[in-house]
Amino acid sequence: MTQPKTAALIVAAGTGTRAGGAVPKQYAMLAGKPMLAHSHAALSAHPAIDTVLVVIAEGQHDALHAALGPVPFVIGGATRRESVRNGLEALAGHDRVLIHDAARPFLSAAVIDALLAALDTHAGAFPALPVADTLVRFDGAMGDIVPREALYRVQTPQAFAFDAVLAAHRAWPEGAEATDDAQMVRAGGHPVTIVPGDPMLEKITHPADFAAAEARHAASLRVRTATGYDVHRFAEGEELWLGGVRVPHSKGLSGHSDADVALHAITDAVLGTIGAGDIGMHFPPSDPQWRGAASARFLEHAAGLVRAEGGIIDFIDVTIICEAPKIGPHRTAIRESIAAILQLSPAKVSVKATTTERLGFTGRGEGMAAQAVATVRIPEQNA
Ligand SMILES: Nc1ccn([C@@H]2O[C@H](COP(=O)(O)OP(=O)(O)OP(=O)(O)O)[C@@H](O)[C@H]2O)c(=O)n1
Ligand SMILES: C[C@](O)(CO)[C@H](O)COP(=O)(O)O
Repeated sequence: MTQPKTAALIVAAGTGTRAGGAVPKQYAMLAGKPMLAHSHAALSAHPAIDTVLVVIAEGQHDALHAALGPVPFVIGGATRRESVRNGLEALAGHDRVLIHDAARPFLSAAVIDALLAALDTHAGAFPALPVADTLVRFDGAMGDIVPREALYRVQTPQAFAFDAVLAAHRAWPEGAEATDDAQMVRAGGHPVTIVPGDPMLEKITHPADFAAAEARHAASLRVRTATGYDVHRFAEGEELWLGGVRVPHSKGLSGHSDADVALHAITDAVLGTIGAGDIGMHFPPSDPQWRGAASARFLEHAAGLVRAEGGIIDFIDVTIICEAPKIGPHRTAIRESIAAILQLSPAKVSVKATTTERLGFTGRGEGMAAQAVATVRIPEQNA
């Protein structure tokens, strides 16, 4: 059986008036990256999703590019409904679509899985949270209590059979508004169901919601640590690079790249925190493009992978193992260099050195070794 072709549509064409701020809220920084980048990463990483399309407003191209780089987009309309319609029209040929608010940044793979599973039996599904408070009518004076038993708060993404939601949008009377797409699909006569909502998916609407979202995000992070180890052989006529710093010495280290043993150990430790294999997997020694490469590039790549998972690098500890040269005079420069590569404060990097008391290959001066420990915090769904 062929897999259904699945698209994700992120609506990001609003002005974010209620949230205020210098830029529309979906481009404001949240938990280390523009708000839109969080849900875009979650949807792009999901194995069942083939296409991710963003709907932006006229004039938001630069903000989109700064947030996500070159990604497919279309221009939205004056209302959320019009923005969704424009996106759907551009996605013809898909079987299923998830429609998501950029204003709900923290989307888990579990919610996406539940929505796609619900589409096996329904034309539409959305995450919803039960109402926890007493509900009352108030119109200047207290009115009746509203029974809350069957009331839910509606979230996104909303998942649909593609033809059903496109037909619902095309049939919707111009001028009539609908706050979400599920009500339109239901009005088209299709069964729509709910899956368990997620407090992490709360919508950012008002200025205070940013601080609440930051706190939810911080509380959801889990600590991961991993180690890295590397060895390179000394060779005459090579430069010695340690932690991205050129260290004067009678010999350098040989290797396919610049043989920066410290950065290689740190790169492996950082990759290890997200189970992303090792440096050789990402930059194979058999590939000529890495010959003589500056190892900062490898570490930047590893750090980018952690950030793409919503992770934060908390601390790096590296020990350089050699008889000579003395690392002490270069320690500060190496620490600052590693911190700059990782975009961290130097206080989050520790550089240590030891000899092996003239024992072993490092003791005989045949080569150098480095070992590193990386500590990161990553979102619970990836932990
Ligand atoms: N014309 C519009 C209006 C809204 N949206 C998107 O729809 C989602 C939900 O809308 P809301 O949170 O109300 O955002 P804004 O319309 O931007 O907020 P405000 O009403 O405060 O201006 C957001 O991701 C928003 O960018 C959209 O794509 N096109
Ligand atoms: C679609 C939605 O997120 C469901 O709760 C919500 O209705 C969109 O926000 P708006 O303020 O109604 O535009």
